[in-house]
Amino acid sequence: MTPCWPRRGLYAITADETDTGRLLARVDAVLAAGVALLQYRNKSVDAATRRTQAIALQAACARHAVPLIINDDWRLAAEIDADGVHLGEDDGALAAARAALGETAILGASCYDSLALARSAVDAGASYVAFGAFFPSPTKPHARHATLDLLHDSAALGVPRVAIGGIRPDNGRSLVMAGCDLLAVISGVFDAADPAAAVRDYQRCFE
Ligand SMILES: Cc1ncc(COP(=O)(O)OP(=O)(O)O)c(N)n1
Ligand SMILES: Cc1ncsc1CCOP(=O)(O)O
Ligand SMILES: [Mg+2]
Repeated sequence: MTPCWPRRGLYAITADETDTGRLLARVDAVLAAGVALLQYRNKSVDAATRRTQAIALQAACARHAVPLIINDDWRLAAEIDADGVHLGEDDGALAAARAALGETAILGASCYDSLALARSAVDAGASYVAFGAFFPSPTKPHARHATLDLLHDSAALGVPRVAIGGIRPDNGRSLVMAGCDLLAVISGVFDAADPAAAVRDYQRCFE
């Protein structure tokens, strides 16, 4: 059963990590500090390790009642009965994911810098849409760039809007003020010396 998810707050996304013990320890600290959603994203390991790590994170998320979203792979999400999946333009159709995961699953869609993509994603059943990158991203330096105007212009979409890309505690508030509901962050949380303290810093963007 998908836990009810807060439509506002920090959306933590895991950094590439081969050491499952280290990944779990850091995720546990992040979950305890309080995030709205956790996405498992790992481009650096093989499919078997991804499955093992996803299952381990699922147990941790369940303990903290935080929904677990799987990046890229709706088949893995369906296989382990995760709470949802996040799909980009090369990750398959939202409709196929919805059919496999069911009505209550959380389906996220990357919409980059495009309001048209966001409208199509909502029509196809997306639970939230994500725009970005808003700032230069150390994790994805060549990501497409989105501007604050997009947040102003997308207010009537009817689903939560996520901002991603180079978000720091000192620039996140500008995105929230422009209308975004969730701040999605990788390096600012998972590359921090103290990920729980970093989560608390981001939470101030919503005050
Ligand atoms: C919340 C959120 N927003 C955007 C993305 C990026 O998805 P995608 O464009 O498929 O790129 P990769 O993450 O697969 O490199 C995301 N994962 N999460
Ligand atoms: C996956 C993704 N899509 C656009 S930017 C980005 C990476 C975000 O990571 P960071 O928070 O480290 O900039
Ligand atoms: Mg993807």
